[in-house]
Amino acid sequence: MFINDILIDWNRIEEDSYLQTINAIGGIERITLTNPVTFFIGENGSGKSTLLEAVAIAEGFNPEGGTKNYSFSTYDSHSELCDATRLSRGTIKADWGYFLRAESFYNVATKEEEYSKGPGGDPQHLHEQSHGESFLQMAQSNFREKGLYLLDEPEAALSPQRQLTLLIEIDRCVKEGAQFIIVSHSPVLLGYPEAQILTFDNGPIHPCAYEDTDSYKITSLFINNREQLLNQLFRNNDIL
Ligand SMILES: Nc1ncnc2c1ncn2[C@@H]1O[C@H](COP(=O)(O)OP(=O)(O)OP(=O)(O)O)[C@@H](O)[C@H]1O
Repeated sequence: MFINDILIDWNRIEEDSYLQTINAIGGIERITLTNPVTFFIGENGSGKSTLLEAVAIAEGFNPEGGTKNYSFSTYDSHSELCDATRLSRGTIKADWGYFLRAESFYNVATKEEEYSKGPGGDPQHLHEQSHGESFLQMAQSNFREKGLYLLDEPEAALSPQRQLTLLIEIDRCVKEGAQFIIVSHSPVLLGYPEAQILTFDNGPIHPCAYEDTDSYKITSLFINNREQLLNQLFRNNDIL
């Protein structure tokens, strides 16, 4: 494990900051990571990306994504949580890492192409591929053993089949000593065996079993009772 704990110093955050009102993280001082793969799950707006971004910046990544060598910025939007976050690290330092966010992927792909055309680079043509193809290629070419990877909703670009491919890539790297922290709503990705799943729903961030995640429960309810569920949903509009 390269990161064991995420530590937040709330004295460094203004009392009237919106961060104090995010139920999952407001006032939380320590989040312990127990497994090589940790998932952040929870409703839209529950604070997952905010925390992942703070971890990424504390680790030295560019807020928009990429490797630690990426220094571009198209929009400065990171929160003050970044300045208040420290990481408690393991004894071994990650010799490589990547921060991949679905929302700023286009800008990172542009930079990746630019950097790859430099001296000694392997020219990439990410913009000549589909969103999912280029996203997966970027992951495959940047995932290495003994790396630290922070992924924000990687499923956004990927078909279910390619999500399985991503799981294979994750597993390959974990077996070689990599660590992943992944924000996800995908019942496919969340199914990775032995993952630590931390939910941002229903109060302070806490562990959750795979079968108790909304992603799993709602997807299985939908698949197993589609007609009944939709009939009720369209009639009552309040089943969920
Ligand atoms: N600059 C800001 N000012 C005020 N509130 C903000 C700001 N940035 C984010 N928020 C709020 O912080 C909360 C957490 O946002 P965040 O993007 O971390 O959610 P999330 O769990 O990643 O959601 P999603 O699953 O939709 O990506 C949201 O309610 C959001 O509206």
